[in-house]
Amino acid sequence: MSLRRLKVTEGEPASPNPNVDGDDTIKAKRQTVVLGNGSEVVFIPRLISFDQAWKWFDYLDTQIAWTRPTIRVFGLSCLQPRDTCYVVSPGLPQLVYSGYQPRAYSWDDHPLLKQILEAVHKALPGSSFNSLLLNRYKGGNDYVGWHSDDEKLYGSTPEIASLTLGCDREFFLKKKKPSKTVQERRDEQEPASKRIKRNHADQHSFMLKHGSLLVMRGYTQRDWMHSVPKRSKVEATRINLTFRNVLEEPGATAAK
Ligand SMILES: O=C(O)CCC(=O)C(=O)O
Ligand SMILES: [Fe+2]
Repeated sequence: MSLRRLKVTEGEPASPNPNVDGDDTIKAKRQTVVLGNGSEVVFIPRLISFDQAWKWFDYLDTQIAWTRPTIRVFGLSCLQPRDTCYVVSPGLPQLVYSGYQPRAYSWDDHPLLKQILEAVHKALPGSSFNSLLLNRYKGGNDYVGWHSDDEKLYGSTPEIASLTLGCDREFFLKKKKPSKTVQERRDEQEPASKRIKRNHADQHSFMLKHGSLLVMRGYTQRDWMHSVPKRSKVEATRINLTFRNVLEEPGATAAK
């Protein structure tokens, strides 16, 4: 069997890769998953080229001031099961979650983060983010449990764009249990043989690969929860960057 090789002639300019857009991003295929009732997820499995994504990973792994804070869950203090760091534009309300107020770093502390933000803005025309919560999962024991990012400072329909660098991890979405609708209560009164099957998917999973971007939109934080569960066989590190937009406090003047 003969192997076909690409012939590269010395001195000739490398032919531009039609799939690469600028330095960092790939003109990537995207999938939109309509979750219903005004919620949707957009998934771009390969936004950032493989090599670029590893360069970013190496920088962030070594240069970010990672911390593993103590948080409160169901009234108990525990160590957050992943490292974190928070970056936000000046003059915006403080983020507090699980009883923890992260120290707010500036975008100027890491010019690379501004470059990554630019790549994300370019991939999502019309979207705008001013804060970034970074997570570092140092192996399969690190995780994020079921939650929604429904803090008031993001408003009622926050958009959250989540970039993965490093090890692949599974990401799950599950619908919050609504109080039963009138129709559902009626359905329950029907004998089983007459019940209409309403088959709305209320769980979704995505394999978040190196260089991928997952975007949650609309009412996803109000109506759905998400998680990255433990995986006993995973040993490698994953870095995740979640870009969010913090709303200004009403009456506050924007810092220029
Ligand atoms: O690591 C991820 O993909 C998700 C992180 C997340 O949900 C969060 O930081 O709120
Ligand atoms: Fe989240």
